[in-house]
Amino acid sequence: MTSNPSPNPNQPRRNLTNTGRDITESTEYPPVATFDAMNLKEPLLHGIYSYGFEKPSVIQQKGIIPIVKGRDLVAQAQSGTGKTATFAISSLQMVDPTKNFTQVLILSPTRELAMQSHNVITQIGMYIEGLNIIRLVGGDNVGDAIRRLESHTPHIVVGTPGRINHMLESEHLDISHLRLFILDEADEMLSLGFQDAVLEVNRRLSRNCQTVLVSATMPNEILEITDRLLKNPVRILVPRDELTLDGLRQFYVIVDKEEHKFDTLVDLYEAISVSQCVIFCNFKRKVDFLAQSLEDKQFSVSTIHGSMSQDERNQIMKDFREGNTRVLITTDLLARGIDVQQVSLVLNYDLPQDKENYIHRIGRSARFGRKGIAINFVTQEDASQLKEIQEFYHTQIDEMPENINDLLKQ
Ligand SMILES: Nc1ncnc2c1ncn2[C@@H]1O[C@H](COP(=O)(O)OP(=O)(O)OP(=O)(O)O)[C@@H](O)[C@H]1O
Repeated sequence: MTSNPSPNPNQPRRNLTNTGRDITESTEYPPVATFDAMNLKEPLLHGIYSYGFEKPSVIQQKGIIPIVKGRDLVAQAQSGTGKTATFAISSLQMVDPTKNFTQVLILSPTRELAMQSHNVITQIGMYIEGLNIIRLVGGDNVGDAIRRLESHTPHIVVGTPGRINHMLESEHLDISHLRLFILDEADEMLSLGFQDAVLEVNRRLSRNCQTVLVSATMPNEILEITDRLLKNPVRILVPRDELTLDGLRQFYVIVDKEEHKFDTLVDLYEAISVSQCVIFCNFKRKVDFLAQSLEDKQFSVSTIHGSMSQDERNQIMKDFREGNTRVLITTDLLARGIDVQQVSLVLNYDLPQDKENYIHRIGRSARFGRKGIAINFVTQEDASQLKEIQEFYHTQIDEMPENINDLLKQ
């Protein structure tokens, strides 16, 4: 088991927002150092230990109790530090399977992430008798989803906003008695692309429903609008300069121009196939183009992006999770939340278009205290953007050394 990844669990954090409001971390609930001391129900505790967890991570020590005690919560913690289990354990503790209505709804921005969270919560909750957990995600067969909803009312629903709203509108799902509403990757869910769909769900909640917002990044403009969604929330915050992970080394490679990226990647190929690696491009067609170019050189790669069929996406994720494939080329579809512990290298073939996704992308490696490496390809035009990222997060990105292969083998 790895050590607890985040420093100073007792230290309150401050965050000065755009309007100069000083939003500070709450100190009402002291961290609880063991799962035993959290007063959780026995079958849940059994599930946690069977899942392999021995001790709660910092965000779990701080975040589970306020939720269970009925508070709204903003839970920010570095990537890969156990936020999923924070909301999974809280949900499982709060749900009462003897009551026949939907009590918890978890929304995620991508199908892959919703499926992953559904798996985690199902496994940790496996000893709780009579519990019905369902996933409702785009791409799954609608008829099957309706049949499952009609045969059992789910106690916990994990899904993506489009499919959830579809089931709400058709009245196959009723969240009027919901007790807990969780927005995973909350800053993404409250950004323009998703905001309307999320507010549509939110509109159906009763006044008594608790809301929990979870993410590694909480930009100030999002923190400010949380007041509209949350009632006197407990806040767990991380200052920007503590967001990058200690076990993650970041490098850049200067490529004079776009056309040189491919040759640089080919030179690096031995290194990137040493372990599992995710390569990020900014566009789907570039993902396909890059994969084709690598395959033409007899390199083995897999790809995933939003224009592929869901069956194909599911198979690609399964193969990657099981280690059958090692190099996965993708878009920001996989930037957030995806947890594959063996990923030790993230390569930004293109720098991400927003600063938040830089943190999320590189956080696909160095999960839960493991070591990882991020490599950024930087053209002349990108140089200022890389500098901005370094300054924004007060982090160091070094020129990639010659011995990168050795670093990856460590
Ligand atoms: N208490 C624990 N003990 C051991 N391992 C844990 C514990 N909590 C979480 N983990 C493991 O740590 C890994 C990362 O957890 P998780 O995916 O919840 O991170 P996260 O904070 O949600 O990350 P992201 O910001 O990328 O979404 C997972 O493989 C999970 O099983």
